[in-house]
Amino acid sequence: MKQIKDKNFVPFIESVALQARIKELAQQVNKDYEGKNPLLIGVLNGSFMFIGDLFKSIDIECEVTFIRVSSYQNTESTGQVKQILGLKEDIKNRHVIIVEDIVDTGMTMQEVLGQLASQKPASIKILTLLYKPEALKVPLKVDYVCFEIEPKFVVGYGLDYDGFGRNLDAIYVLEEEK
Ligand SMILES: O=P(O)(O)OC[C@H]1O[C@H](OP(=O)(O)OP(=O)(O)O)[C@H](O)[C@@H]1O
Ligand code: HPA
Repeated sequence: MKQIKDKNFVPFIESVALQARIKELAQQVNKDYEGKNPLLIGVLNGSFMFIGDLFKSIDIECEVTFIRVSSYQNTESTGQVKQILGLKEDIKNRHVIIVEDIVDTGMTMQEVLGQLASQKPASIKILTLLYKPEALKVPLKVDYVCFEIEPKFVVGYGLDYDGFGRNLDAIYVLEEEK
Protein backbone atom coordinates (compact mmCIF):
# COMPACT_ATOMS: atom_id res chain seq x y z
CA MET A 1 0.00 0.00 0.00
CA LYS A 2 1.17 3.57 -0.71
CA GLN A 3 0.00 6.65 1.13
CA ILE A 4 0.00 9.83 -0.92
CA LYS A 5 -1.08 12.90 1.04
CA ASP A 6 -4.47 12.01 2.58
CA LYS A 7 -5.22 8.93 0.44
CA ASN A 8 -4.22 5.29 0.31
CA PHE A 9 -3.45 3.54 -2.96
CA VAL A 10 -3.06 -0.19 -3.58
CA PRO A 11 -1.19 -2.05 -6.37
CA PHE A 12 -3.13 -2.23 -9.65
CA ILE A 13 -0.79 -2.89 -12.61
CA GLU A 14 2.64 -4.18 -11.66
CA SER A 15 5.85 -3.00 -13.26
CA VAL A 16 6.62 -6.27 -15.07
CA ALA A 17 3.19 -6.27 -16.75
CA LEU A 18 3.57 -2.60 -17.72
CA GLN A 19 6.97 -3.16 -19.30
CA ALA A 20 5.86 -6.28 -21.19
CA ARG A 21 2.82 -4.54 -22.65
CA ILE A 22 4.82 -1.42 -23.57
CA LYS A 23 7.28 -3.61 -25.52
CA GLU A 24 4.36 -5.21 -27.37
CA LEU A 25 2.92 -1.82 -28.30
CA ALA A 26 6.36 -0.62 -29.46
CA GLN A 27 6.56 -3.65 -31.77
CA GLN A 28 3.20 -2.65 -33.24
CA VAL A 29 4.50 0.88 -33.86
CA ASN A 30 7.68 -0.55 -35.45
CA LYS A 31 5.48 -2.55 -37.82
CA ASP A 32 2.95 0.18 -38.65
CA TYR A 33 5.43 3.06 -39.09
CA GLU A 34 8.42 1.40 -40.82
CA GLY A 35 9.84 3.90 -43.33
CA LYS A 36 7.48 6.69 -42.21
CA ASN A 37 9.75 8.49 -39.71
CA PRO A 38 6.93 9.15 -37.22
CA LEU A 39 7.06 12.10 -34.83
CA LEU A 40 6.01 11.06 -31.33
CA ILE A 41 4.54 13.98 -29.40
CA GLY A 42 4.46 13.36 -25.65
CA VAL A 43 1.94 15.31 -23.58
CA LEU A 44 3.65 16.55 -20.41
CA ASN A 45 3.79 16.02 -17.51
CA GLY A 46 2.18 12.63 -17.13
CA SER A 47 3.62 10.91 -20.19
CA PHE A 48 7.31 11.42 -19.46
CA MET A 49 8.06 8.01 -17.94
CA PHE A 50 5.90 6.04 -20.35
CA ILE A 51 7.29 7.67 -23.48
CA GLY A 52 10.84 7.10 -22.21
CA ASP A 53 10.30 3.34 -21.97
CA LEU A 54 8.23 3.17 -25.16
CA PHE A 55 10.80 5.12 -27.16
CA LYS A 56 13.62 2.77 -26.13
CA SER A 57 11.77 -0.15 -27.72
CA ILE A 58 10.96 1.63 -30.97
CA ASP A 59 13.77 0.72 -33.33
CA ILE A 60 12.63 2.28 -36.61
CA GLU A 61 13.69 5.78 -37.70
CA CYS A 62 11.61 8.18 -35.57
CA GLU A 63 11.67 11.44 -33.65
CA VAL A 64 10.27 12.63 -30.33
CA THR A 65 9.12 15.96 -28.96
CA PHE A 66 6.89 17.23 -26.16
CA ILE A 67 3.98 19.60 -25.61
CA ARG A 68 2.16 20.91 -22.58
CA VAL A 69 -1.52 21.66 -22.52
CA SER A 70 -2.64 24.67 -20.55
CA SER A 71 -6.23 25.12 -19.46
CA TYR A 72 -7.67 28.59 -19.16
CA GLN A 73 -11.11 30.10 -19.06
CA ASN A 74 -12.18 31.58 -22.35
CA THR A 75 -13.48 35.08 -21.67
CA GLU A 76 -16.05 34.83 -24.44
CA SER A 77 -17.61 31.53 -23.48
CA THR A 78 -17.99 29.50 -20.34
CA GLY A 79 -16.12 26.50 -21.75
CA GLN A 80 -12.58 25.47 -20.90
CA VAL A 81 -10.19 26.11 -23.73
CA LYS A 82 -6.91 24.25 -23.86
CA GLN A 83 -3.90 25.67 -25.58
CA ILE A 84 -0.94 23.70 -26.83
CA LEU A 85 2.40 25.02 -25.62
CA GLY A 86 5.88 24.20 -26.78
CA LEU A 87 5.49 22.62 -30.21
CA LYS A 88 8.38 23.94 -32.30
CA GLU A 89 8.38 21.27 -35.01
CA ASP A 90 6.56 21.73 -38.29
CA ILE A 91 4.17 18.76 -38.39
CA LYS A 92 2.81 19.40 -41.89
CA ASN A 93 3.03 16.14 -43.86
CA ARG A 94 4.48 14.29 -40.84
CA HIS A 95 3.14 11.06 -39.39
CA VAL A 96 2.24 12.15 -35.86
CA ILE A 97 1.64 9.90 -32.84
CA ILE A 98 0.31 11.72 -29.76
CA VAL A 99 1.52 9.91 -26.64
CA GLU A 100 -0.54 10.20 -23.44
CA ASP A 101 -0.38 8.57 -20.02
CA ILE A 102 -4.17 8.42 -19.71
CA VAL A 103 -7.33 9.16 -21.67
CA ASP A 104 -10.07 9.75 -19.09
CA THR A 105 -12.92 12.08 -20.19
CA GLY A 106 -11.12 12.47 -23.52
CA MET A 107 -11.42 16.28 -23.37
CA THR A 108 -7.66 16.85 -23.46
CA MET A 109 -7.13 14.56 -26.43
CA GLN A 110 -10.11 15.92 -28.35
CA GLU A 111 -8.68 19.42 -28.10
CA VAL A 112 -5.07 18.43 -28.84
CA LEU A 113 -6.12 16.25 -31.77
CA GLY A 114 -8.20 19.06 -33.28
CA GLN A 115 -5.44 21.64 -32.95
CA LEU A 116 -2.71 19.37 -34.33
CA ALA A 117 -4.92 18.07 -37.17
CA SER A 118 -5.43 21.67 -38.35
CA GLN A 119 -1.69 21.80 -39.09
CA LYS A 120 -2.19 19.17 -41.81
CA PRO A 121 -0.03 16.23 -40.72
CA ALA A 122 0.11 13.24 -43.10
CA SER A 123 -1.56 11.16 -40.39
CA ILE A 124 -2.32 11.52 -36.71
CA LYS A 125 -2.98 8.82 -34.11
CA ILE A 126 -3.42 8.65 -30.35
CA LEU A 127 -1.35 6.22 -28.29
CA THR A 128 -2.03 5.95 -24.57
CA LEU A 129 -0.82 3.90 -21.63
CA LEU A 130 -4.23 3.85 -19.91
CA TYR A 131 -7.73 4.32 -21.28
CA LYS A 132 -10.98 4.56 -19.30
CA PRO A 133 -13.62 3.90 -22.01
CA GLU A 134 -16.51 4.27 -19.56
CA ALA A 135 -15.34 7.74 -18.51
CA LEU A 136 -15.23 9.13 -22.06
CA LYS A 137 -17.38 12.26 -22.45
CA VAL A 138 -16.60 13.18 -26.05
CA PRO A 139 -16.38 11.16 -29.26
CA LEU A 140 -12.77 10.07 -29.65
CA LYS A 141 -10.91 7.31 -31.47
CA VAL A 142 -8.01 6.03 -29.38
CA ASP A 143 -5.75 4.12 -31.75
CA TYR A 144 -3.21 2.36 -29.50
CA VAL A 145 -3.96 1.40 -25.90
CA CYS A 146 -1.71 -0.45 -23.45
CA PHE A 147 -4.41 -1.07 -20.83
CA GLU A 148 -8.14 -0.39 -20.74
CA ILE A 149 -9.14 0.23 -17.13
CA GLU A 150 -12.30 0.89 -15.12
CA PRO A 151 -13.10 4.53 -14.29
CA LYS A 152 -11.15 4.59 -11.03
CA PHE A 153 -8.50 7.08 -9.93
CA VAL A 154 -4.98 5.80 -10.50
CA VAL A 155 -1.46 7.06 -9.78
CA GLY A 156 2.13 6.09 -10.50
CA TYR A 157 4.41 5.68 -13.49
CA GLY A 158 4.02 9.38 -14.34
CA LEU A 159 0.43 9.83 -13.12
CA ASP A 160 -0.07 12.01 -10.07
CA TYR A 161 -2.41 12.70 -7.22
CA ASP A 162 -2.11 16.43 -6.55
CA GLY A 163 1.43 16.43 -7.92
CA PHE A 164 2.68 13.38 -6.04
CA GLY A 165 3.07 9.69 -6.86
CA ARG A 166 4.54 10.15 -10.32
CA ASN A 167 7.77 8.39 -9.29
CA LEU A 168 6.12 5.06 -8.45
CA ASP A 169 7.28 2.40 -10.95
CA ALA A 170 3.84 0.76 -11.19
CA ILE A 171 0.18 1.82 -11.32
CA TYR A 172 -1.76 2.06 -8.05
CA VAL A 173 -5.52 2.61 -7.54
CA LEU A 174 -7.38 4.42 -4.77
CA GLU A 175 -7.92 1.84 -2.02
CA GLU A 176 -11.58 2.49 -1.31
CA GLU A 177 -12.41 2.12 -4.99
CA LYS A 178 -10.75 -1.23 -5.62
O1 LIG B 1 -9.08 12.66 -20.70
P1 LIG B 1 -8.98 13.81 -19.71
O2 LIG B 1 -10.13 13.80 -18.75
O3 LIG B 1 -8.79 15.13 -20.39
O4 LIG B 1 -7.73 13.54 -18.75
C1 LIG B 1 -6.48 13.15 -19.23
C2 LIG B 1 -5.44 14.21 -19.00
O5 LIG B 1 -5.34 14.49 -17.61
C3 LIG B 1 -3.99 14.35 -17.18
O6 LIG B 1 -3.27 15.53 -17.31
P2 LIG B 1 -3.22 16.69 -16.21
O7 LIG B 1 -4.03 17.85 -16.71
O8 LIG B 1 -3.58 16.13 -14.86
O9 LIG B 1 -1.72 17.14 -16.27
P3 LIG B 1 -0.38 16.30 -15.95
O10 LIG B 1 -0.13 15.41 -17.17
O11 LIG B 1 0.65 17.33 -15.81
O12 LIG B 1 -0.61 15.49 -14.71
C4 LIG B 1 -3.41 13.32 -18.16
O13 LIG B 1 -2.01 13.41 -18.24
C5 LIG B 1 -4.09 13.68 -19.45
O14 LIG B 1 -3.38 14.67 -20.16
O1 HPA C 1 -7.02 8.53 -12.91
C1 HPA C 1 -6.25 9.50 -13.05
N1 HPA C 1 -5.12 9.64 -12.28
C2 HPA C 1 -4.26 10.69 -12.41
N2 HPA C 1 -4.43 11.67 -13.29
C3 HPA C 1 -5.52 11.60 -14.10
N3 HPA C 1 -5.92 12.47 -15.07
C4 HPA C 1 -7.03 11.99 -15.58
N4 HPA C 1 -7.39 10.82 -14.96
C5 HPA C 1 -6.45 10.56 -14.01
